[in-house]
Amino acid sequence: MAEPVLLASDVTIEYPAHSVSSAHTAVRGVSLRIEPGEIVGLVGSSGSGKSTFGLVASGLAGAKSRAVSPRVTGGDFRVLGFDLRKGVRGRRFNRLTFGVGYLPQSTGSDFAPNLTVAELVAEPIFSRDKRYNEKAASLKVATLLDALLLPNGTARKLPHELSNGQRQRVAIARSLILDPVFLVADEPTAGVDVSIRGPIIDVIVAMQRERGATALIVSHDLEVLRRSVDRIVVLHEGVVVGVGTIDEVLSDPRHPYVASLAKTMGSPER
Ligand SMILES: Nc1ncnc2c1ncn2[C@@H]1O[C@H](COP(=O)(O)OP(=O)(O)OP(=O)(O)O)[C@@H](O)[C@H]1O
Repeated sequence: MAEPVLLASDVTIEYPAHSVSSAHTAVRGVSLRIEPGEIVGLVGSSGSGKSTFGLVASGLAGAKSRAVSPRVTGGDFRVLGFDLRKGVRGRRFNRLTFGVGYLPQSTGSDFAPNLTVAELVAEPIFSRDKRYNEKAASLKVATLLDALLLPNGTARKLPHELSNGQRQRVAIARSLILDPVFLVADEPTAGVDVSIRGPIIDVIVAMQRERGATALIVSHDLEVLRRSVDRIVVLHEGVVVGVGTIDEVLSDPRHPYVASLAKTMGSPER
């Protein structure tokens, strides 16, 4: 059997104490196995630990630019075979982050204001390989922007010339440009018009599936995940309260939070 892309066994994740805040445990006793090629949705209410889990799963939690990084303090957490509890540094860190694409929440608002969309999307390619063929990069960028339903001419625009939803789609393109083996997308359709949320998730999923790649899609909105994920994991106050296909989870609402989800979603599709 192939090695899982993500293997979490009884994982606890903590934010260390900082300035006036005491230490905070955001995720407790989470066990999860994601196989190659699986598309998994991570669902839960605000503050349930979804973003924390996603950030740690991306391997970027310890990256220097973050003031307060969540840390794996219990259990065993491996992504692409790398031991995240022990920490991944140097060349191994580069290998891990080459394999994992990470789309943080509301990332479109942090773009460098003076770079065009084409430059922003291609940046991850050139920051790894300065001599990468420019034509090939432009073609890749154009294909992605088109797939994400962005209008012609978007590539030449600056971020401030786009709507929030368009910027978010540019961020999605950027997270996919290196063909990640494992994509962690945190609320990828935040700010995107309701009418195209489903299609945008479909594009992300189709791109990963085409390559037999894997994804963990964080969303508080089960409806947008409904048609495209293989399984969901439901978090509530840092604990897993449901796991399985959407129908399996909703038809067995033992936990009150899952019961409330089932209510808002209506009866499972058969
Ligand atoms: N930098 C931080 N320092 C301390 N605690 C934090 C920090 N960031 C998040 N938390 C806490 O960790 C818990 C989980 O937060 P997290 O952002 O992972 O939840 P979430 O499910 O993604 O919520 P949302 O849907 O609102 O983004 C919350 O109680 C939150 O207050």
